[in-house]
Amino acid sequence: MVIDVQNLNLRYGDFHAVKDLSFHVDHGELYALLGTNGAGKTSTLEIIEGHRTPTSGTVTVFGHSPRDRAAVRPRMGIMLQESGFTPDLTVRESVRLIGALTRREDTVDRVLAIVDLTAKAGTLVSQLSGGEKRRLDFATAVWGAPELIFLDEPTTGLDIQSRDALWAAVDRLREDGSTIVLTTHYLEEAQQRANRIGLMHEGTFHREGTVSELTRTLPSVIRVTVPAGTATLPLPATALDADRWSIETTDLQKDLHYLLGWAHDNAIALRDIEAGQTRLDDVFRAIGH
Ligand SMILES: Nc1ncnc2c1ncn2[C@@H]1O[C@H](COP(=O)(O)OP(=O)(O)OP(=O)(O)O)[C@@H](O)[C@H]1O
Repeated sequence: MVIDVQNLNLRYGDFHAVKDLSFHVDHGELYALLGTNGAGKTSTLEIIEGHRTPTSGTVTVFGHSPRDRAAVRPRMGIMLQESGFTPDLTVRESVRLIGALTRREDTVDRVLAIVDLTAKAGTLVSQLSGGEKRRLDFATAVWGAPELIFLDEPTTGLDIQSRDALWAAVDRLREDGSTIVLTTHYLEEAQQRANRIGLMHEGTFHREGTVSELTRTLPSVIRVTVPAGTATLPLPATALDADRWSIETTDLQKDLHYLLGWAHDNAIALRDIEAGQTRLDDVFRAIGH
């Protein structure tokens, strides 16, 4: 086990931001901490990273307290939402500085190549684009291939090519054995890559488990657009707009077959048919209902 969190509580004055939270992250896992705004994700991560002291509860990282920086810090790489690099250093100088701080072995050229900033090595940080800055932030997670990597909304502001490149680099780190803790508001990224997800809401887990554990308790959904003037559908449906309907089903294959048969028999041309398992976005939408 790499991270173990037991009955974690954090209060900011009267406000109870993290409520009795328990979870663990195993070696080699990609664990995604997801949630609504203000759910307590950043607060939880700050405690695990050793930046904040909990009100109560225990947290261990590699079996040590996160406050034991000498034992823990050299083994972790943290990509924050805002790294705050000095604007008047060059990219090369910034990466060298990252390296000196981590105390891990690596070379500036290797890291620049992975984060795709070789061509910008001599550019001042203040002159980088938003996406380039984000890739420079990523260098902190790459330098020396740390055993434990925190990625806090890593792809925000990245174009699709940079996003793919970042995930390819993360995949290589995982092949080399790194454990990853991810936060993101891009649910598809989590759905595709996470081994397990902790879905936070108001300081505690709304749900926790694998993607299929999170989604299988909710019904599947069929969405169709019908020709204007179609009187009724043969299954209970909710109107999405004038001619578009959503049908929830616990037996997708049977109900889809029934719906298509009905359309055929009545010569009704259904359009934009979508049918599938519940996605993570639907689990999110169900929060609080
Ligand atoms: N220093 C602080 N003092 C008081 N309240 C705080 C402090 N930091 C965070 N909070 C509150 O604690 C709650 C949890 O904040 P946190 O940043 O951990 O949420 P989050 O899940 O990371 O949210 P988001 O997805 O919006 O980034 C929020 O309601 C926030 O307003």
